[in-house]
Amino acid sequence: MAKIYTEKDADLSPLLGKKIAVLGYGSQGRAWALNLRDSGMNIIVGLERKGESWKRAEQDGIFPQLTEDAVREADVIIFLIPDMAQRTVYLEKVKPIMKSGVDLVFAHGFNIHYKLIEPPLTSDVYMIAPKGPGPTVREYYMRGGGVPALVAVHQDVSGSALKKALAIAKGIGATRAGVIETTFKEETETDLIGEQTVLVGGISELLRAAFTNLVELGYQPEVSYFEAINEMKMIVDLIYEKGITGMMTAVSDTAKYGGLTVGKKLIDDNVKRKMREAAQRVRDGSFANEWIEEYNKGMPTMKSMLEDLKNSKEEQVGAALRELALRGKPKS
Ligand SMILES: NC(=O)c1ccc[n+]([C@@H]2O[C@H](COP(=O)([O-])OP(=O)(O)OC[C@H]3O[C@@H](n4cnc5c(N)ncnc54)[C@H](O)[C@@H]3O)[C@@H](O)[C@H]2O)c1
Ligand SMILES: CC(C)(O)[C@@H](O)C(=O)O
Ligand SMILES: [Mg+2]
Ligand SMILES: [Mg+2]
Repeated sequence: MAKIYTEKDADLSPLLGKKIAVLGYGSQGRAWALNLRDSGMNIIVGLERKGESWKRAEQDGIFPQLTEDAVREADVIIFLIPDMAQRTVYLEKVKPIMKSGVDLVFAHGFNIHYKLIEPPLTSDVYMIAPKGPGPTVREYYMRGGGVPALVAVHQDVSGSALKKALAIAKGIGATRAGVIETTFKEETETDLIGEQTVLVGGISELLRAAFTNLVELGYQPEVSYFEAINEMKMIVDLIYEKGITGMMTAVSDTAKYGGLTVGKKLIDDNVKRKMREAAQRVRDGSFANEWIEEYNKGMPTMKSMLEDLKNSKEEQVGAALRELALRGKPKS
């Protein structure tokens, strides 16, 4: 049974009074900075330049500093900039400037697991990896809840790395939802496999294929969008609240029978074999190497695929329907 920590297991005190530098003010950076601040922790935000993130932080009442200035003062440094940017920032703006014995903290294990960052042996190195998108980390915290997370310790010089990781987990609201102890290896591999095969990759392409199938059969695109894409939120909300069996109780017997039998035919051994291949490429480092190479070329494949997605029929129909769909959305 996994070790799961909740509110009663965590305490802010190991980090109270410590200067915590949050590097980055994007998806997770904004959520962590605001949640940690609202939990009473002493945070500073470090950014590369006075761009969009800088403005956004100021609008939130946070006065950022340049990365090197934030790093100079920090007892704890949290990397909340894109995975591919972390190595350069670490080598150029963190390592030469940071105090000896500073804690290095991550929200995902990529750079440590694939050895892009090799931290000094004098630092505690630990991770709190939220199992949800950054804006949701902020939204759930504001509502009194939290997004669950994983914690892992890579180096424990002080002997209290886990306690400090749990303090941050509590500060961002994760212990309200449950925090599971893991390793950098397990977090990195499961996170990448999950986002590729289901959360980001699998689900998007399943929805798009279902939409295209309906449109090609001659059904109205708007009807196809509601059926294949828009309703997914309501089905996933039911799964989130009540499990897959609970969701089944909310749909008709006709949907249950058709879904159970046809679903198995669609997600067959061939799909499972391809999921296993994707997992293997994460586990043997081929995906990491491919992504590093793509990033170093300026991300041409990712940019062109995002452009194709943006221009797709389903996205255009969705945008046109969004206003209408939002009108039906509950206010809170
Ligand atoms: N996005 C998520 O919901 C999510 C969930 C779990 C874990 N994580 C992890 O959290 C970390 C941060 O991811 P994110 O998606 O929040 O990042 P992001 O893409 O939202 O980060 C944007 C921030 O990084 C800064 N930035 C962008 N490029 C930079 C560069 N080259 N050098 C320095 N700063 C740069 C931007 O100014 C901005 O403040 C990653 O390790 C990621 O794997 C993200
Ligand atoms: C939000 C996700 C997909 O779970 C995260 O892992 C990410 O990389 O953004
Ligand atoms: Mg991820
Ligand atoms: Mg994830």
